[in-house]
Parts: sequence; structure tokens; C-alpha cells
Amino acid sequence: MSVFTTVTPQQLSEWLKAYPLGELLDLQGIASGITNTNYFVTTSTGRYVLTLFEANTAEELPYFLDLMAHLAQHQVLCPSPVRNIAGNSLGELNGKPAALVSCLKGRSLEVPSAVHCAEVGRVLAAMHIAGESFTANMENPRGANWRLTTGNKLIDLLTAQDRALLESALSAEANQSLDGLPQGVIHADLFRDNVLFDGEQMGGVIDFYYACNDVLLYDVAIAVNDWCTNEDGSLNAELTVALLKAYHAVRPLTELEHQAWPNQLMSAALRFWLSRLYDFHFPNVGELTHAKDPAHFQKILQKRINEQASLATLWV
Ligand SMILES: Nc1ncnc2c1ncn2[C@@H]1O[C@H](COP(=O)(O)OP(=O)(O)OP(=O)(O)O)[C@@H](O)[C@H]1O
Ligand SMILES: N[C@@H](CCO)C(=O)O
Repeated sequence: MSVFTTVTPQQLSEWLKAYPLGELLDLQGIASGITNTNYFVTTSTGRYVLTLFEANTAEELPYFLDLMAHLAQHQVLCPSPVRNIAGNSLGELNGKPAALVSCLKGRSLEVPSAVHCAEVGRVLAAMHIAGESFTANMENPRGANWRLTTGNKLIDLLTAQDRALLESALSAEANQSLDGLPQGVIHADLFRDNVLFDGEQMGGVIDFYYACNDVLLYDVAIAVNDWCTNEDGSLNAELTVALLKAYHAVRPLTELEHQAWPNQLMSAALRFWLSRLYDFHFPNVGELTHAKDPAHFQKILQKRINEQASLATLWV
């Protein structure tokens, strides 16, 4: 269930007096999502999504809301935050930071086709290009330093096999050079549950709350590891090439990026294995987010390490 903080129609009608959105017609809690409270809101001017932020503080949120506004202004398919009459897109409702954004069409997919993967590649490249003119900066909270310190916190809790896997991933990270790889604003969590599709038509990308500055190819690797992976953790060649080709058509990938591709796939798998392991071993009492299965990313990481040589052949 994803209404952690209840909002009544009366409370929302009162709150909406600060917004140029007309009269409240309907309010429906959204069942999916695991971190925040989300509602579909219909007013006399349209349909919106209301989010009450359960994890982020009011100080952290302007970067993400400003980024979404910037990307939407640059025709990237993503929610556009609604400003209130005073010009603010971040407010407070029932004690939580709260924002209204435009409602996108569609729903998330579990089993994408090559057409869907190509759409994801295209929108990701468009996002990376539009991000070039976004001036605010955010260090990656799950970047290489975090991966190293988190790996060190976890290592003694792992089985011998997992410890060996972690050691080889961390040592591959320490030996890779990121020099010359294009950097910029990345989404950093472009999984299937963060993209909405209406048939083959993309509604847009949601959930920008891990966005930050980092290597652009790393963002592509995060998406490929989720969108283009077979049951056994190996890469699906057709889906991978579809995503990469569509991306390349919008932002051409370089030879240096080709060389870095196997390692970036490995780093992206390591990041999510570690965050899932961390949530499993150190559950945050009182936090609403539910731990996801670390074994899924253990399998993907193992494949990315075992198949380094063949990964380079899946390219544009
Ligand atoms: N702008 C939007 N337009 C349409 N639907 C949206 C929008 N934002 C969110 N949703 C719907 O709400 C659901 C929950 O949103 P989301 O996945 O962002 O939840 P969360 O709890 O905030 O984050 P997460 O579950 O990733 O931790 C989505 O699956 C989608 O169906
Ligand atoms: N997409 C992440 C959770 C949100 O960051 C995962 O699947 O582990």
C-alpha cells in the first residue's frame, strides 16, 4: 500500500487554494510505489499526481523538482511540477513536503519488447542532452566512494563466495579509468517501474529522486541491466542492441565509451547489489521502503564479471 499519510478531499481542497488549478473533482490513492505517498488528483483544469515525500527532506527536493521542470521544458517526457500562485513547486501538506506534478499516460511494464527498449534508449539520450543546460549540481550519493565504503561495511557479513565476488568487483572498479567519459546529469534509477508506457507509446519517465551528476554511460548501464537482462542474469542481445542503437542515434557513443562498457555494466550491477544488501543487513526501523531481493543483482553482477569479454560485442 502506498498511502502512508492520508489526505482527505477537504484537506486537499483547502491546500489547493494556493494553486491555480480550479476545483478539486476527484482524489484517489495510488496503490503502487514503496517510498512515498502518491495520489491521483483531478481538478477542473486537469489530472495531476500529488506526492507526499516520506523519505526526502524539504532541503533535498528543489534539485529534483527543478530538474524535472527543466527536462519537461526541453521536451523530455517526464512529469512537470506545478507551481503554486506564489511560484513554489514544493509545499507542505499534513506535515510532509508535498508537490503536484502533471499526470503522465500509461503504466509500467514487466516484460518489455525491443520497441520499448529503443524508446527507453531514445528518452535517456534526450535526457542526457537536455541535462547539459541544467546548472545545479548533485554528487552521486551512490557513487564510487559510496560503493567502496558500503562494500567494506558489508564484507564480513557475506558468504565466502559473495565476499570473493565483492572483492573482484571493487578491485575492477579501483582499476578502471573514467577519464574522457562524458559526464552530466543522470537519472540513476531508470528501471522498468520508473517508465510508463501506453502500448508502445512512452508516457514518460518518473521518479527522479536519485538523479545526480555522474558518467552518462553508467546511466545507460543501469537501464540495460534492468530492461535488457534475461532470467539467468545474462544480457539479452536483441534488447541491449535495440536500446543502445536508439540511444546512439540521439547522443552518439564514443570509442572510449565502448571500451568502458563492460566495466560500467559491472559498476551499475554492483551499485544495486550493494544497496539491496545494505537494506537487507541494516534495515532502517521505521522506514517505509521494503527491502528488494539482493540475490537478483548478485546473479547479474556475477554474469557481468564472468562475461566481460563478450559484453563488449553487444554494442552499436
Ligand atoms: N507523474 C505521474 N504520472 C502518472 N502516474 C504516476 C506519476 N508519478 C507516479 N505515478 C504512479 O504512481 C506509482 C507510484 O509512483 P513511484 O514509483 O514514484 O512511487 P514511490 O513510492 O514515490 O517510489 P518508489 O516506489 O520507486 O520508491 C507509479 O507506479 C505510477 O503508477
Ligand atoms: N531500483 C532500485 C530501488 C530504488 O532505488 C532497486 O531495484 O533496487
